[in-house]
Amino acid sequence: MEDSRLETHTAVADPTLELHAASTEDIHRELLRRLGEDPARDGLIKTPERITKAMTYLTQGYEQSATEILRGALFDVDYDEMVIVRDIEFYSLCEHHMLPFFGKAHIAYIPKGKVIGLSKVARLVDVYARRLQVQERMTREIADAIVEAIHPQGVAVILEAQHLCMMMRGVEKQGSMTSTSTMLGCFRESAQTRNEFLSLIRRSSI
Ligand SMILES: Nc1nc2c(ncn2[C@@H]2O[C@H](COP(=O)(O)OP(=O)(O)OP(=O)(O)O)[C@@H](O)[C@H]2O)c(=O)[nH]1
Ligand SMILES: [Zn+2]
Repeated sequence: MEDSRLETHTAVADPTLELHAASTEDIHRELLRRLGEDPARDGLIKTPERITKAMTYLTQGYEQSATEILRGALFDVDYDEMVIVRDIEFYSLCEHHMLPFFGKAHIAYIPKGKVIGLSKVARLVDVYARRLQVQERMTREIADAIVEAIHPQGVAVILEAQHLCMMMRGVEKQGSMTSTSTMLGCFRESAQTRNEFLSLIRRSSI
């Protein structure tokens, strides 16, 4: 059945001018109206403000710089074995539907003189998760940021996620899990290094 609630109601000569004049809360209030709700009813009065706050939080990555976050915690350490931080949970929004996709990131690198503060590896995931994303790009961006920061011998990033746009709408598949990976340097060149990483992240616990 066709649902026309969110179709454009009035033709505006220059919609961007009109939107600039409105506050973000006004836009959310109008959205509620077009969905068929009464934005003035008790439970919804503060909702436009809440949506603004929630969306600002969920997209805070646009205000953050991976370079700056990593710069604060790079250490010269004589260690050239694999460093793995696995099971880093993340929540992102798909850029097609602005619905959440969420899951875990597993990150490894082999240093070449410098290591990264461990918490910063997790923060790096959030810098890119807290934006409108596709999983493949987010995977690549995390790997590239590590290369840029410490020029290691190699970097591997695997993201495993469930997409609500495939679960609660659209194709409605509840069990599917999407895995994406970026392998750079020695992880790309050496099957043995790659396999070591894969077997270490598959171990269920320490
Ligand atoms: N590759 C990739 N695709 C994604 C990601 N997130 C969402 N998508 C897909 O983006 C596609 C958008 O396809 P469209 O046909 O334009 O959108 P749609 O009509 O809403 O598609 P359905 O979800 O099949 O109903 C869908 O296949 C989504 O599953 C992602 O992170 N990576
Ligand atoms: Zn989507």
